[in-house]
Amino acid sequence: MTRPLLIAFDGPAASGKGTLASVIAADYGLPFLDTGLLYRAAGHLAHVRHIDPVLAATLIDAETLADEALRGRDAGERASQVAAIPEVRAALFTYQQDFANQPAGAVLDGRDIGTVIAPHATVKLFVTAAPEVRAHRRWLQLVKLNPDLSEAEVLSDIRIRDERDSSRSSAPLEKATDALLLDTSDLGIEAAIATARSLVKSRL
Ligand SMILES: Nc1ncnc2c1ncn2[C@@H]1O[C@H](COP(=O)(O)OP(=O)(O)OP(=O)(O)O)[C@@H](O)[C@H]1O
Ligand SMILES: Nc1ccn([C@@H]2O[C@H](COP(=O)(O)O)[C@@H](O)[C@H]2O)c(=O)n1
Repeated sequence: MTRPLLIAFDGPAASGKGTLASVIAADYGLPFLDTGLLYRAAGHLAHVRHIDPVLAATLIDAETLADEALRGRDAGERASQVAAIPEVRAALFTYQQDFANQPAGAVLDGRDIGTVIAPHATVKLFVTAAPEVRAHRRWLQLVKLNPDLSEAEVLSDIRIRDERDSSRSSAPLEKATDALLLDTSDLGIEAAIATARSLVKSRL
């Protein structure tokens, strides 16, 4: 019997992995999970309810995940802080693994999908881009909500988050040895999608 198609996208903030993952999910008719949203929700809930982040991770539901505040700059920073706590990762593990292993197959994007959540994935892509390029993309998104935000501030956030995500002891951001590398620094969205499509095809 053939195994369900499972595709893992990992990479640093604003590299474009979510954009690519959602397109590939639509191409193959697969359910898609943005796992970063879970960490954003845990960090945000812990902050607004003044509760332990581990408890917050157990309280995430559809309503929490729909909160627009999760898209903001503070939510990204808080997510990265709580994501370094092994007990928070453990609290979110089963939900992600169940999503990955559903009979319909799945696409997930995050930091540890190819290494920890779905090391058995059919295809793994590690999507990256230069920090300055990622900062520009993220700034274009965030400046709509906060016109005073400078690109330099976003670049500083990105560098701090990269360092924290890559150096934590539990499930750090790293390329799985069998992941295909996709650097989108010099690729517009359409070119990045075309490259992702051909990389996925090459592994099927
Ligand atoms: N190749 C690209 N060229 C230009 N802009 C891009 C490209 N890929 C994505 N973007 C834009 O950059 C922004 C960030 O992309 P996206 O949300 O896919 O990144 P991400 O890696 O999933 O980020 P995060 O980890 O923070 O969720 C979006 O506004 C998206 O439209
Ligand atoms: N699988 C994952 C996904 C995310 N994180 C942490 O959450 C932060 C926010 O993620 P975004 O993808 O929404 O930017 C990120 O910086 C990571 O710290 C994670 O650890 N594992």
